[in-house]
Amino acid sequence: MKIALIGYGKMGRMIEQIAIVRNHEIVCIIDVDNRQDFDSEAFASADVAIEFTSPTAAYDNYLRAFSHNVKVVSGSTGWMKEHGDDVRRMCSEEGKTLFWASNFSIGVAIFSAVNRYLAKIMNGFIQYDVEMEEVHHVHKLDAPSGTAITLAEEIVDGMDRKNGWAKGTTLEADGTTTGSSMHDDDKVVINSVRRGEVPGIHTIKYDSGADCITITHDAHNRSGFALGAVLAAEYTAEHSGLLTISDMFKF
Ligand SMILES: NC(=O)C1=CN([C@@H]2O[C@H](COP(=O)(O)OP(=O)(O)OC[C@H]3O[C@@H](n4cnc5c(N)ncnc54)[C@H](OP(=O)(O)O)[C@@H]3O)[C@@H](O)[C@H]2O)C=CC1
Ligand SMILES: O=C(O)C1=N[C@H](C(=O)O)C[C@H](O)C1
Repeated sequence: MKIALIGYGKMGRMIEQIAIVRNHEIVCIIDVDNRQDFDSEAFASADVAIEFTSPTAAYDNYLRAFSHNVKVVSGSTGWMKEHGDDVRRMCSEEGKTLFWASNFSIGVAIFSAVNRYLAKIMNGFIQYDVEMEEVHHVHKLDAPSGTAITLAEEIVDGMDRKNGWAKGTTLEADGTTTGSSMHDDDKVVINSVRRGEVPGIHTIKYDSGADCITITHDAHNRSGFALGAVLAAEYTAEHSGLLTISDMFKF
């Protein structure tokens, strides 16, 4: 398969290595300083573009790829609130294809299944309250993480006493804390920590007066995200519309 890369940072470079091992051809690499290559023949020849850039760049990159009829797989986070409705419309009504996931790793797909199951159990046990913590490297631009938001939305779907999520505190690398820990009881609070080069840790904690139950996903490195993105590109070459991880991994 012919793959174009949009964004050639930590993820773009790792995806390139895995794609080559899986016998794909990288036909075009677009980064900040060669965006004119969106209009190249090489880009238009791609079966799928894999996009990992930033919260502010992602949406425009989708538009550029769609204008050349190139399908997109994207893991960029932090753009959904502003552009989610537009992207859903383009995929459902205008024939565009985007595979988006806040987290491409099989480990997080499994963790998400456990999360959904646990939330349904906890719906019957009102003595437990739930909160979440995500820990990421200091370069991360968005908080809370996209994965934490997805996991919180799953909890809201499963628990009648929660109707949304709220951004809690962020502990920065320099030790300062921003945000507030005071939120309505009907919100799933997500606290963030920015520390060193942590690839990504997500912890969900159910606490009662008697005890505490926690589940954690701890990424050792970015290889799981990158492999998942290449598998998603293989899936996307054969499918259309707005796609996500639950379309690809069914359990
Ligand atoms: N869904 C998932 O599984 C995962 C999602 N992510 C998300 O993916 C995104 C990227 O992560 P990561 O690779 O670690 O970040 P990096 O900062 O390492 O890489 C991003 C790259 O995109 C480039 N870039 C920025 N703006 C543009 C633009 N307008 N056009 C083309 N290239 C651009 C950057 O260039 P420059 O450095 O010059 O600005 C940089 O090379 C983040 O939003 C992150 O949250 C990350 C890991 C897993
Ligand atoms: O920025 C990152 O690094 C990551 N971003 C994604 C997110 O926001 O959830 C996925 C992963 O946690 C790494």
